Amino acid sequence: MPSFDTIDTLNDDTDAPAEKRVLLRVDINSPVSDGIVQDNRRFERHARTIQELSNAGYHTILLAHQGRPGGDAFISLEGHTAVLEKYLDCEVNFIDDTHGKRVAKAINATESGDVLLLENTRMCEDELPEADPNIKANTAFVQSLSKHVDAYINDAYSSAHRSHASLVGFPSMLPSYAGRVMETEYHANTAIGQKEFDGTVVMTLGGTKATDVIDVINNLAGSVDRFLLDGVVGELFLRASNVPVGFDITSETDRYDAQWKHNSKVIKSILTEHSDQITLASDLAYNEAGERAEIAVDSIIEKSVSFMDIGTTTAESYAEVIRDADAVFVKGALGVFETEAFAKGTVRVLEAIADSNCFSVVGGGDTSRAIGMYDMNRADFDHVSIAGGAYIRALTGQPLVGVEVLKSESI
Ligand SMILES: Nc1ncnc2c1ncn2[C@@H]1O[C@H](COP(=O)(O)OP(=O)(O)OP(=O)(O)O)[C@@H](O)[C@H]1O
Ligand SMILES: O=C(O)[C@H](O)COP(=O)(O)O
Repeated sequence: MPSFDTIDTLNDDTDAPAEKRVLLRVDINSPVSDGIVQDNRRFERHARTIQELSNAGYHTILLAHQGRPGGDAFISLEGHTAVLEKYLDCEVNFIDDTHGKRVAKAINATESGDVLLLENTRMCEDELPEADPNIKANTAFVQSLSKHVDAYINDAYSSAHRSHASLVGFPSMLPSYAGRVMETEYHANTAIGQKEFDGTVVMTLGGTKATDVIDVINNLAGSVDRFLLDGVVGELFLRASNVPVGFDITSETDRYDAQWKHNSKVIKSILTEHSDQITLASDLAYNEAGERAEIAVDSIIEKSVSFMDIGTTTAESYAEVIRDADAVFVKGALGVFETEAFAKGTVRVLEAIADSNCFSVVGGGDTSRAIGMYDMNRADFDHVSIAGGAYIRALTGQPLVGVEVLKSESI
């Protein structure tokens, strides 16, 4: 399988970094509150790549997007400079445009070690919509920026599923490399299909998106020994086993029913085909007058409450499976962990992973947050992904166009 060149190759290829300008695509797309960007792990992770390049003497020109046009999070990147600087030993300069004469002048004025952030790429009309990499390479944005830099580095693994100009246009124009975040995320998130594990490989699957989980099971049933399920999705699997759960009785927009309608047949066939690999909850937790209450699945005889977490017995049995595993992959939360009373299942499973010597990858934008929220130590996991959509695509075996163009230009 062809791979991509990395910053190590860039360093080998480069005689005088202090004279070289590199275009670095990062993904610092983050939550925005009252128009202000909020710090999150993406800043800290990409800052390490930026610092490495700056320390080596490169002039680093940063490209990134924020939000989607029309959305509240679609803001300028000017405020992102201060957040990045929290993690860097150098200043981050900013210019409020993506290409053109002013940008060229600003890039040409940079000195060795400087970092310059360009405006939100999605404010440039050439960035969107998705199109073939060759079409994106021919845009004014890519053509003009390419003239003022010596190399392109893509560090934005978490956006690599998007065929946007800043992600796929440059590799055919410039020597191109994968950044450190791209490298780490790619190898960890594809490890499940590529690494050899001696013992049991376990995957916990939860969250709210049934189609994601179905695609993951279909893609990875040959590599994963045990799938431990819950969350909204796990309840739909219980419903397919004729347990009266997997309904949202408190809400008018029933997300369970819509997903059930589309997926019930395939869930039933997956349960039949992979019954020896799939484990469902044996007890569940719910809200009773503001308190956590639990019930054994066997005792649920009618649709009466909305379930919010796995019960204690399930949490302990999942923890035991994890204790004996050689590798554990996490996708989606096992309960509504944002509410402390219903965090037990998600936290117990993460703690069991942290306590064991297994190889572990925790992914999913939402689920990864539980580690910080409940004071667990990221260092106890081999990899905590900062990717959402790209992570699920990797688990479902779909290629990421931003990675593919890096690979093909490296051959
Ligand atoms: N029983 C449940 N009822 C309702 N919500 C649940 C339940 N169990 C888990 N969740 C919710 O699932 C969410 C995480 O699921 P999601 O499908 O978004 O997965 P993710 O992989 O972490 O994130 P993303 O796909 O957005 O990167 C959590 O916010 C949690 O509150
Ligand atoms: O947060 C993400 O998943 C990436 O930044 C991609 O953003 P998008 O879903 O708006 O393309």
